[in-house]
Amino acid sequence: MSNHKPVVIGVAGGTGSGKTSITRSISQRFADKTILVIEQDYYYKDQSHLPFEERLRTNYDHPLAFDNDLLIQHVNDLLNHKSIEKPVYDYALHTRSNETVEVEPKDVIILEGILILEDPRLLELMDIKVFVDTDADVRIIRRLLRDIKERGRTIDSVIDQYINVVRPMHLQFVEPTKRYADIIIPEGGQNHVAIDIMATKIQTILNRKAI
Ligand SMILES: Nc1ncnc2c1ncn2[C@@H]1O[C@H](COP(=O)(O)OP(=O)(O)O)[C@@H](O)[C@H]1O
Ligand SMILES: Nc1ccn([C@@H]2O[C@H](COP(=O)(O)O)[C@@H](O)[C@H]2O)c(=O)n1
Repeated sequence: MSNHKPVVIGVAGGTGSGKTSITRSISQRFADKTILVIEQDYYYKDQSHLPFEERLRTNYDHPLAFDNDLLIQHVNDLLNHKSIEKPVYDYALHTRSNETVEVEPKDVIILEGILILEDPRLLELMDIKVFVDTDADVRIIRRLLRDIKERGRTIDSVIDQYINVVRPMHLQFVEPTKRYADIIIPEGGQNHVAIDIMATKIQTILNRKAI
């Protein structure tokens, strides 16, 4: 990577809005060593000391569920060209794994998560803030399919969690962060125009830094 300070981009949006898909599409436009993606989900507070039944009762859509202190420490380390030990998260067990992954700094750091624009300390570190804005009906359908296929959930558990926790928390904490976004992207994953615009903007910043 170059000697310049990395560019930090925040990508927020409700569950199932397409944050991961859009971030992946942007990253794929660049060489492997250019973009580092940090998922806020991997920074859920460690719950390995709690019994599984108790972990099921955690509110994973509240700002206090995240260990943002650690996330901020890691972003600052990366900005200072230091490697980090990124946590690994297990959605089926509802806690961090014992393992971590050593991650080296790259020129562009994308921070992605439902509440990534909620903490003013994180906003301060970002050069570009994005909110992926997808209708709630589309988001719940996507989440239902994904959580059953990839996160070890049942139809009943996803619906119950959505109605009782995810939806109210989205309205209270996620949706209001849209006001901090520089760019609002409708529909996420397949919005090729928005992906092109983001990739062009990132390339422009990288070119400027290379001079
Ligand atoms: N435009 C799209 N059309 C159809 N499915 C999509 C689209 N965007 C995302 N998905 C799917 O919806 C689910 C949630 O998308 P994801 O990118 O993981 O959203 P988020 O990270 O915001 O929760 C994933 O299974 C993904 O493959
Ligand atoms: N143990 C967990 C941890 C998180 N969640 C849910 O994940 C959602 C955020 O991830 P997205 O990829 O959908 O943005 C969030 O809404 C949490 O409810 C979970 O169910 N279990």
